[in-house]
Amino acid sequence: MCGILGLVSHAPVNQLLYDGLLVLQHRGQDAAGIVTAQGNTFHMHKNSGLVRDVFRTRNMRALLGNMGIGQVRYPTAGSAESPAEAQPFYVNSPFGIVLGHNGNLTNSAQLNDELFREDLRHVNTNSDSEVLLNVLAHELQRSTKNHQLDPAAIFAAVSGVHERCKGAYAVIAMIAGYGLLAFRDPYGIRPLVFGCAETEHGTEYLVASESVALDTLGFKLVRDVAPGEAIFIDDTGNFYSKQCASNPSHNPCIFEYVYLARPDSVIDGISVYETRLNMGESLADKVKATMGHLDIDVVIPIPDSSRPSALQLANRLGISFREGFVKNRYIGRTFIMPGQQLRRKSVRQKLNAMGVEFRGKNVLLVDDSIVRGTTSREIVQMAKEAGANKVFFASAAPPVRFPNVYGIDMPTRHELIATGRDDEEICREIGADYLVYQELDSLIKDVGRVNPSISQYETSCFDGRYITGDVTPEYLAVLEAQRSGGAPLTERRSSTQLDLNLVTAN
Ligand SMILES: O=P(O)(O)OC[C@H]1O[C@H](OP(=O)(O)OP(=O)(O)O)[C@H](O)[C@@H]1O
Ligand SMILES: NC(=O)CC[C@H](N)C(=O)O
Ligand SMILES: [Mg+2]
Repeated sequence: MCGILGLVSHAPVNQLLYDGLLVLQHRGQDAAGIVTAQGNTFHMHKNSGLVRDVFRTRNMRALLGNMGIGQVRYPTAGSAESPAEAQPFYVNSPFGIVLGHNGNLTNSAQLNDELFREDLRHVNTNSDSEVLLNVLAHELQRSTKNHQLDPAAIFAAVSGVHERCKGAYAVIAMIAGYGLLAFRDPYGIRPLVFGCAETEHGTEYLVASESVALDTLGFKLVRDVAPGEAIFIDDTGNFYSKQCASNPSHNPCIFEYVYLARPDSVIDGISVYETRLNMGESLADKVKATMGHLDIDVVIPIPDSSRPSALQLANRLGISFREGFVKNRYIGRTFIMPGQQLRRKSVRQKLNAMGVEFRGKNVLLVDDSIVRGTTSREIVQMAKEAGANKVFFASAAPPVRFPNVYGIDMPTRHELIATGRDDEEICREIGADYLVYQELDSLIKDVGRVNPSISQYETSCFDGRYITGDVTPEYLAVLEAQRSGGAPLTERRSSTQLDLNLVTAN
C-alpha cells in the first residue's frame, strides 16, 4: 500500500507534490520519489527514506515543470533497502515513461520472463512495479500508429496491461510530451481518486491514492477512478477517460478501512472515519455479548489507528474512555516497517503507558487489528507493568490468518500470530486475560453501511479468498519459501545513480 500522486498544473508542481507525499507518508515509509515534466524533459529524484529526508532544497529546485508524479513506497516485492527500487521507475522507449505503482502483481515472475524473451525488454530490479512499467511501455509501442500517440492508443495500451497483469495495481504514469495517465486494476483493489481545481489559467488535476491529498492541496474531489478505468490528462489540460477492462468488478481492499488509509480520507465513496466508528459500535456489541461477565473499568485505545473505533465502543458501552498510552509523534507506523526486529523495538519507542490510567484497573485495550502480534504482545505487557489488574483486548478486525498478495506486506502464514492458533491460544500468546475479535461479516457490514452500492470487498487476509483467481496454493508456497520468516525483502542489485535529468525525443 504505497502512496501515489500525480498533478497537472499551470504552475510549478514540485512543492505541491512534496506536500502531497507528506500527506500520504502513512502509506509508505521506506522510499520516496518525485518526477516532474518540463516539456519533454523529465526531472527525477528518488531515494530510500522518509519524504523529509529524501528531498533537500537542491533536489527540490531541480524538479522543474508544471506536471509531475510522486510515490512513497512500502515494499512488497524486490528489496526494502535498495534505493534502485524506489519509485517512480523510468523507461526511455517508446517515448519517455515514468510510473508510480500501489499494489502488487501476482504474475510478475512470468511477466518478467515474457518481457525478456518475447518483448526484448530488460528489467533491472526485482520490483514488480518495474515489470508493470515495461508491460505498459510494450503495450504503448504496440498501440502507437504512425509514431503518434493519441488517447485511443493510450487506452488500448491500458487494455493490454489489464490482459497481461494479474494482481492489484493503482498506477499513475507520465508520458513525456503527452500527459499524465492513471488507471486501476479491473478488480478495483487499491484506491485511486482524482479531483480538480479551477484557476485563472484553467482546470488543474490531481490524482492520488487517498482523498486527503486533495483536501490538503486545495483540490475538489471529482470521483474515484473506476476499476479497470483509465484517465488521461494531456499536457494542455484536456481530460479523457475510458473503461479499459472487459469485465470490471468493484472489490476495494477492506484493510484500507481497518488500518491502511487515513481516517479523513474518502475511498470509493466511503468515509474511512465513519467505517471505523461503525467498527467500534459493532465491536461494542460483540464485547457486550461475549465479555458481559467481565468488569471493565476503562477503555483504552492503542494509538493511532484504533482511536475512532475505541471511542465509539466506549460510548456505546457507557464505559469511560481514557488515553492510557502516549505516542511519540516522531516514530512512524510500526506495522509497515521492514523486519520484525525493528518493528518490535519501535513499539516500545512509540508508545508509553501512563500509570495512573492502569493502576489497579481492569482495562479493555482496543486495536484495529492484530497481525503479527508485535504491538499487542508489547502493549499488554506494558499495561501490566503499569499496574493493570486485568488486561482485556478487543480487535476491530477478525484474525488475520492468510497472506496478502495485493500490496500489503504479509506474505507468509507463519509470521501471522493467528496462524494455527484459536482465539484462546492467541490470547495466551499476547498475554491478555481475555481476547475478543470482530467477525468478518460484521466488518463487511460496518464498511458497507457507509456506501451500500459496493457489494463486495477484497478480504483475503481474513478468509483466504483471492478474487483474482490466479493465486494458487503453489503460488503461495513459492512466495512463502522466498519470503520465509517475514525477513526483509532480499536485495539483488542496487544503484546510487538516482538523480536523472532526462531529455527525451518527440
Ligand atoms: O499485530 P501487529 O503486527 O503489531 O500489527 C497490527 C498493529 O500495527 C498497526 O499499528 P501501527 O503502529 O503500524 O500504526 P498506527 O499508529 O496507525 O496504529 C495496527 O494499527 C496495529 O496496532
Ligand atoms: N505496497 C505497495 O503498493 C508496493 C508497490 C510495489 N509492489 C513495490 O514493492 O514497490
Ligand atoms: Mg496501531
